[in-house]
Amino acid sequence: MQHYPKHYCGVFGIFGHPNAAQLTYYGLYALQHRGQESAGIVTSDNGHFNEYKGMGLVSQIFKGEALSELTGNMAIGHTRYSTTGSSHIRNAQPLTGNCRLGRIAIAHNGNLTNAAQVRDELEAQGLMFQTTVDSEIVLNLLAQPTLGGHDNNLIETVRRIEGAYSLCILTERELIGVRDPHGFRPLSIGKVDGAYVLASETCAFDLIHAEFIRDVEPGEIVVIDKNGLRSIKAFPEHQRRAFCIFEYVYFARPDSTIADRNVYKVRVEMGRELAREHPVKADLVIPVPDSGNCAALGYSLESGIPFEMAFVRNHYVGRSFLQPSQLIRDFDVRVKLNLIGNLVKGKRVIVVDDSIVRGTTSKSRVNNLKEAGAKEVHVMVSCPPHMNPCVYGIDFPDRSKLMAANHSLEEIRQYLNADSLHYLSQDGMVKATGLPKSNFCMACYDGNYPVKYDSMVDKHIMERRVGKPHGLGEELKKEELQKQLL
Ligand SMILES: O=P(O)(O)OC[C@H]1O[C@H](OP(=O)(O)OP(=O)(O)O)[C@H](O)[C@@H]1O
Ligand SMILES: NC(=O)CC[C@H](N)C(=O)O
Ligand code: SF4
Repeated sequence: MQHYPKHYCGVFGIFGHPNAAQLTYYGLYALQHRGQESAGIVTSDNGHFNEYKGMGLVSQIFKGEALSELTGNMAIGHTRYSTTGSSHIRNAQPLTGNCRLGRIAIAHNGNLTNAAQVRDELEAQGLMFQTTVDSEIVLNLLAQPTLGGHDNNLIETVRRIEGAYSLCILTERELIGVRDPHGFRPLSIGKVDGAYVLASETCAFDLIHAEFIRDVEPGEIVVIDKNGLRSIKAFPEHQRRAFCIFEYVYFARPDSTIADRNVYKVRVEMGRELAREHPVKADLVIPVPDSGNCAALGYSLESGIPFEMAFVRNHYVGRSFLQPSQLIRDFDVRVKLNLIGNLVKGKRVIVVDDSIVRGTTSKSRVNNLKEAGAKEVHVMVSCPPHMNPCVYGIDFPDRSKLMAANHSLEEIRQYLNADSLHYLSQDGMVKATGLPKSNFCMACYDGNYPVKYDSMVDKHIMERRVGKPHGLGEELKKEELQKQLL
């Protein structure tokens, strides 16, 4: 009964602002939905680095004096959900190092598919690693001597790594933004008070009153220093675009704009498509908050069936899938939403959620509705069935735990105890974005993986390789403790 997939991280960077740490703090606040395990900020004060990292939420970590000690007008920050390397303070980002270039810090969103292999190669050369995170290989690659100077160093580094990466890198004099050549993860450029800002999502710009300039292009490196911003094309040959379509479905905040498409509008359109593909006679459309809200609105607008917010959310529970423990996720599902029973009593109800992964949430919601006396419950899902795991930064369960990969539509309907069950089609999902299918990664739906990966590699590969599962051991101990508490 584990809840949703684990997810990716949020990255933020700012160059040339007197309140760099404070603005990074607010930026991370806006990106909290991308990772709730740990967070950190590193600033550069005339080449002197200051850093502060902790486990938990941004607001819990940066209390008291923590921010005021982060002096300097350049900063990067990170909110983490672990995908390679356990959830442990030693793996919290940004990661920092000293090398021939001086101090460097990096913040990474994504997952590197060749991390274990590159780490093997670097270790064979005698290099040491401090963490079990895939991202640390980027630090070590940047430190490698290369011919051809600074830009070449960056280019050679990104050409060695494969998979998904949106990076913010801080050196003593620069802020650098990098996006992998497929563009799996978002990364945007903004400006506030003349200072450049980088962020995973544009919602972070709104909070700090930064103006959106443009997205970092797939395969682009932007170097920001006292002379302004310059762009390096690290991959001259055109690579297949593979933006994660699941960002539009679930992950990004609805108030963000990615590739010129507002996420809210795309989700409403997904709901409209769902209504066109699967018209059902009913009295009410209700969302599973929060991720189902926009699609449910779209379904209601398209079908003309009234919309009601019958589930009320407890705001003190975050995104349930972001909890590292299975038991806590399960408990979160129960505590998170409460049904206003008399709204649905005797009614035919359409309940809309953005996705079903293991079915925990949907089953629990259908039960709530039936117990409250709903006459019929029709479950609508605003994306296609999840058939495959993700290796690009979303820790989806392996195939054996994905509901749709192991059961027919009818079996799932019966398991949920729903009167009918409908998913948005792959074409409908793409159509709702208004962008061509060739722009997207849809591997978890269609099995077409844009970058090859080793199916034997998993989140704890680095811990097993070093033989001392420092983080893993503690994660397991924590789960044990939670079991006793519940
Ligand atoms: O089939 P399952 O394994 O239960 O997973 C699917 C559910 O998990 C997510 O909600 P979550 O609570 O993580 O996020 P939200 O607060 O943004 O809705 C998602 O929106 C679905 O409701
Ligand atoms: N979710 C992410 O983007 C994680 C980044 C990196 N792979 C980590 O585990 O820290
Ligand atoms: S596999 Fe799915 S979740 Fe992973 S990057 Fe591709 S679309 Fe996104």
